[in-house]
Amino acid sequence: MKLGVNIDHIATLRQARGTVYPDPLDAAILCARAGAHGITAHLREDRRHIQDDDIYRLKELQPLPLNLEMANVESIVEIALNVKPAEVCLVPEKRQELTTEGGLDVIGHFDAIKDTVQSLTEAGIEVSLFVDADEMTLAACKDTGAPVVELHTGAYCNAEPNDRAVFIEQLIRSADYAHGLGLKVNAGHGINLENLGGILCIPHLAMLNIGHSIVCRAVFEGLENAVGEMFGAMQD
Ligand SMILES: CC(=O)[C@@H](O)[C@H](O)COP(=O)(O)O
Ligand SMILES: NCC(=O)COP(=O)(O)O
Repeated sequence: MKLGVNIDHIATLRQARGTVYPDPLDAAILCARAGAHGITAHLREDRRHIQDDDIYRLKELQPLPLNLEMANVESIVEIALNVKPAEVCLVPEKRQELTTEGGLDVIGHFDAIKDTVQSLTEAGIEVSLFVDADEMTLAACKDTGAPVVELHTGAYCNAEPNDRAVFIEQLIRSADYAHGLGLKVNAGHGINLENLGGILCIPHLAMLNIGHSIVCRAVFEGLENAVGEMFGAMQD
């Protein structure tokens, strides 16, 4: 199983004071040195952390394959078509949210998502849909033509340890179902060293995208160590 590191919150530190440091690009280089397989960066409409320039520089420098997380909005789709990252992950966005709260409403926005999947795919970009663990939604993902889904693990990760069983069972069922549809299955959101054990019970996972907890550990241990620690724990 591969590890993708989400470097959004390196940029959160930078945006807190409007300085030029810490630079997400330096973080990406350190993640590459630590053995990560990819970089995820979420270009939100409100630009609260990752900026357009970060995306262009990450693509130009290419320390690792770039997974551009983004809402399905025209202005951001245009940037994606311009940058041509290795992967795009379509995520929902709400202005007032603290972080991504739920999965993409693929059924409710099917035609718009299918159109964007087609245009990004034609540009040579691998498209992933960030969705809740729900079989009807996963079937709709398949019908959009997207080859990848990323299961939203937030409900499991944010639950009290004693309440997690129902969520992990749902994730296991969904991963099995998505794999059966021929979809590549990733997972992410809220994963940390404490809750990783349950995530490792999910079958068919190609990649975990982990950011906030790694960046938090990096504050005390350094980013290379935090990435290496997480990747090591994923092998257990
Ligand atoms: C989609 C996902 O679960 C995370 O990458 C999320 O995008 C983090 O978003 P913020 O960086 O805005 O907290
Ligand atoms: N898509 C999940 C991701 O990129 C990282 O989410 P988090 O670990 O920052 O919650």
